[in-house]
Amino acid sequence: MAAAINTRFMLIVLKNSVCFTQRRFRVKTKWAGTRPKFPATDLALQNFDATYSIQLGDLWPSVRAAMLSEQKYGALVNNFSSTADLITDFQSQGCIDFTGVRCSPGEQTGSQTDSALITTSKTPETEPVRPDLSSSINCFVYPRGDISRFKPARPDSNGILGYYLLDAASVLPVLALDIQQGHTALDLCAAPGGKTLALLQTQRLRFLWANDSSGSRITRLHRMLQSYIPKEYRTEDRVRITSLDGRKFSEMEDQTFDRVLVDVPCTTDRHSLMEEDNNIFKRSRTKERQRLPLLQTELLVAGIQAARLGGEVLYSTCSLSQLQNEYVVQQAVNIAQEEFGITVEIQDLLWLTHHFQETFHFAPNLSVGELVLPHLCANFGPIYMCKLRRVR
Ligand SMILES: C[S@@+](CC[C@H](N)C(=O)[O-])C[C@H]1O[C@@H](n2cnc3c(N)ncnc32)[C@H](O)[C@@H]1O
Repeated sequence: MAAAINTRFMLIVLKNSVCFTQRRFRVKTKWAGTRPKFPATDLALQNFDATYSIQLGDLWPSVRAAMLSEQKYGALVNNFSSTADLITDFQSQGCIDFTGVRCSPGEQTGSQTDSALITTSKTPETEPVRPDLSSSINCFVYPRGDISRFKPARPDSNGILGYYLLDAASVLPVLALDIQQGHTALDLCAAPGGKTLALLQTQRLRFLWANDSSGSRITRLHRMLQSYIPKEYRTEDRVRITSLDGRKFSEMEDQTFDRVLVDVPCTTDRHSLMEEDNNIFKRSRTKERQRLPLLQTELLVAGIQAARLGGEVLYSTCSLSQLQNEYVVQQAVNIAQEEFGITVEIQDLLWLTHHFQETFHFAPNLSVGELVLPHLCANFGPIYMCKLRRVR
């Protein structure tokens, strides 16, 4: 069995490297006349080679190979559809619910179960804080080294889709937020809505405000919610959707939330290596790219302001960049303190890395937050996340 997986894995790696070579070759032959002189994907790779080889050192060649290979997806189960057959089907294909706690369809778990607590030989000396993962968020993945693809989701008899495909690592920021019964939450940069949907899967939120400054992306979010959430669960008093500049959120609304997700625009590293369309490394977008850390800091400060005292904020990106990750968090914490007199504490996410180390590769020794590193055997991420708690 293990040998078969290994052989299959080697074939997949070879196929991927051939695919990548072919991709570049095809682009050259087919589009020779119209191909940009400096493809943004090449500019992105040059930039990453220069910065990430220093930042990640010996880890960079392996992360680089993974990011240039086919990404792995997860299937986020939609608890608002009939999922019984679906789960049996995933299990028969050898898929694993990586969250480790799975509910029966429609069931809401009330307390933490022991299955949420995996102990392995890598257990740290001090037991990490126990997470509450009994939140009905269930996401299936193919096992390590298996890059089979999920089929597109099909609607159930009520027209509701059974699962949503996304980078499985992007469920982690939502799990880290630890949504509790009756909470209110703000998703400041929500579109196209993968994490909004994961937040709703908890079935614990009293109110969710999903915002995104982009009108066209908010339209996508609306469409997604229509396909996944029955009407009665997305009434205005439960789910509010706006298209506002998140930086101005605190000026516009006298609202505070138990939980705030700040999933900011970033260099979307994987996309930037693979797609010319909408690529932030295009020369015409240089200034926009350089301004990202400032925009990210402003959005995080706005998110901190929107949290109630004792409330928690989760900052996340899909970039490896220290400048967009740790530095932004440190800047925002300082600005919140110095300009607004708000004190936040950075929360330890050791429990999360410990719990999910069988599924994801985490970067070692970050100054603040945690980072999922892409790896050929588990090709998820990059996803950076850092959790903050407003204490004053
Ligand atoms: C990484 S994406 C969010 C992905 C989303 N959370 C999900 O899981 O599907 C970042 C989003 O930030 C939005 N954005 C950019 N600038 C913004 C701003 N000033 N205020 C609010 N949203 C903004 C973009 O339109 C984009 O949809």
